[in-house]
Amino acid sequence: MGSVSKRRAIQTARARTCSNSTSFLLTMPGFLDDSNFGALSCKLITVCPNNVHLGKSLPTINANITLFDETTGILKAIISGNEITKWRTAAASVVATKYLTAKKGLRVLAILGAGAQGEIHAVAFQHFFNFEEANSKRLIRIWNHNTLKAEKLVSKLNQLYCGTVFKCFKSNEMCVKEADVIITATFASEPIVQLKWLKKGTHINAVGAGLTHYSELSESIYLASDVYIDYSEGAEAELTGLKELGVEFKGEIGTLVSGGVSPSSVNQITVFQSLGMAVEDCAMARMVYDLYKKQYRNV
Ligand SMILES: NC(=O)C1=CN([C@@H]2O[C@H](COP(=O)(O)OP(=O)(O)OC[C@H]3O[C@@H](n4cnc5c(N)ncnc54)[C@H](OP(=O)(O)O)[C@@H]3O)[C@@H](O)[C@H]2O)C=CC1
Ligand SMILES: O=C(O)C1=NCCCC1
Repeated sequence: MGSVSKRRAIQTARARTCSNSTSFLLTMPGFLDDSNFGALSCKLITVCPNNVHLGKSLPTINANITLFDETTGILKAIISGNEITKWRTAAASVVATKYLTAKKGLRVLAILGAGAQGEIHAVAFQHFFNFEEANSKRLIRIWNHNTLKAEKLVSKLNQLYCGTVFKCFKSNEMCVKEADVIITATFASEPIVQLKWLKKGTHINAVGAGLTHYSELSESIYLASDVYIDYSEGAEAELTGLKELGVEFKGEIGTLVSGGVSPSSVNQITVFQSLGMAVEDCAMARMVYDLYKKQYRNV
């Protein structure tokens, strides 16, 4: 994120190719200029929300990353990108939350969405933060529009992470009530969070992005919030609806991290509108490639 804001990373606005009314392919080229973490890569990722209805347990998001030699341009590897996409997206939300809640006490975390991103965010946030509701152990709330899916995820997480209690909520409104941090990670095309449900100073990581784009939060939330983004070029290209609404972006998270933008006041509602960055995939692909070489080829 810091490299992006210091312009040591190149990622042109990604291309979006629709294959039908709900599905699309994103082409995400990126170059990160760093001898330890840098790489030249292109992630190809399909987003097919209807896969859930095919009954074959197919992921809705499927990614592969092509990694190239920066000097010769020769293809070095094609790396499966599903796990990378999950982890790097949750990592970006962790960083945004760390910097946007630095002066706030965090008690209540609400996650809306119990799919791949909902799950990885729960895992990452229980690891990095200490959400603790009054008179309770560490607690993370989870809601999904299909409650059964949230119940299954909650039961799985409660078995895996005994230091935290995961609790299923049937109502999205009750789930976000009094929340200090909210994560939205769904394909909702209509808002699932309303401004009047939020308390002062709430921070929201808005992760979901369907074809009708960035629609999980009500317009009034965007208008009332300080909205941060991951990269300006992507935001200009993809968040046209928010721009037309009159939303001014406060800045990139990378700029906030390096002190180039002053943080919002504690009572201000903040939104990190996560688009996803090609260079995050680039850095992860390089790391995976280096580990593979070390472990299996001893180089
Ligand atoms: N910002 C970024 O970098 C990234 C963003 N994403 C976005 O994050 C979102 C989640 O992705 P992922 O977890 O991989 O996908 P999954 O298919 O694994 O999960 C999607 C979740 O959204 C729920 N959902 C589907 N339709 C609706 C609806 N109309 N209203 C409310 N909830 C709904 C699903 O519930 P059910 O299955 O019960 O219908 C499920 O819990 C997507 O929008 C995706 O595009 C993904 C990767 C990176
Ligand atoms: O950056 C990504 O990866 C994605 N962004 C939005 C849609 C799904 C994948």
